[in-house]
Amino acid sequence: MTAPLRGIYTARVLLQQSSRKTTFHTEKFSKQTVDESDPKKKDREPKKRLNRNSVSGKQVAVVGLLALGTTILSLLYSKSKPVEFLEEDPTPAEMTETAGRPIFTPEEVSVIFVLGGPGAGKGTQCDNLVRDYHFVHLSAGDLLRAEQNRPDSEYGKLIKHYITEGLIVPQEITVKLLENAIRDNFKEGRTKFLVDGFPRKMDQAITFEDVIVPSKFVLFFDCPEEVMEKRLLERGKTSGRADDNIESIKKRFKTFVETSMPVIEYFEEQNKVIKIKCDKSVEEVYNDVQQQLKGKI
Ligand SMILES: Nc1ncnc2c1ncn2[C@@H]1O[C@H](COP(=O)(O)OP(=O)(O)OP(=O)(O)O)[C@@H](O)[C@H]1O
Ligand SMILES: O=c1ccn([C@@H]2O[C@H](COP(=O)(O)O)[C@@H](O)[C@H]2O)c(=O)[nH]1
Repeated sequence: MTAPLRGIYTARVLLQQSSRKTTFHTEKFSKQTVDESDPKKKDREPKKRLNRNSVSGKQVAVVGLLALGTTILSLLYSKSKPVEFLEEDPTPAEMTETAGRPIFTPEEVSVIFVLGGPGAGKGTQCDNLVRDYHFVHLSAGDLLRAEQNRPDSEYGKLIKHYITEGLIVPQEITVKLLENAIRDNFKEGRTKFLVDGFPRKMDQAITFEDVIVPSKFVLFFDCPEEVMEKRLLERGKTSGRADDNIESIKKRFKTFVETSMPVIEYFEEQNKVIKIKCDKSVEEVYNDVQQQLKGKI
């Protein structure tokens, strides 16, 4: 939200003297929780929410001063925001660019989702595919870490918290980062993408396919937890990653089972999943990948 808007918004909220949370349903999103004080929503229904006759002059003066103060503070502390649409807290439906249609058609842009537990070997196999088939590799985790480390990022602390806790960063951030990356590559004529480590949660899967482009299929690297744990602990000796330690690894496994497996099941129901067993050597796994992808890429 822009600073002046934030001031007006604060004034309105104070006049309302209540800030409630509500749950609504949309056609495509099973359940979303939003703050009713969303300024967009309020703009649509100004009369219902702002009864000017019931406000005394003194109240107006106090509110006016508070609004002015908030505006000045917001202007002072505002930072650059590459993840632009977060400014006005849109609902996912409002992220849609082209009258309910995704930005790209599957003919223009081909996206393969690469999923699997933490440490299953997704990144390693993506590197092989990039080398041999010239995909663009977009790792959602890498994009989030880059945003976390960008000096002016407003979301750095938030991302760090979610990653260390093994939780899924709110979809608005990740989807926007992916959208930006896909747009940039598309402008340069690159149209084949491996989207690695995404979608990790149902809302992300639905939003991405609604807003950006429907995926072609899903490459799922299936690996036992004990193998992944061993690989991650080994990687942690040199990776410098804040989540390659046993506490974070356990949390990431829990999130994978509870939140990300349902996404794989969702795509399995659509017959879009290619499953690769990956408790074997890198070369053996890659051989299976190539066999399975024959004629599909
Ligand atoms: N088939 C394999 N056999 C042995 N080690 C492997 C294999 N595949 C990957 N590794 C190693 O395991 C570690 C994790 O692999 P990688 O980073 O590719 O996994 P990932 O699924 O992308 O992990 P994350 O989701 O945490 O980013 C790396 O150190 C990698 O070198
Ligand atoms: O869509 C996503 C992808 C990743 N995250 C967070 O990042 C870490 C690390 O991801 P890797 O794929 O292992 O690099 C993951 O545990 C999540 O915390 C996310 O929130 N959303």
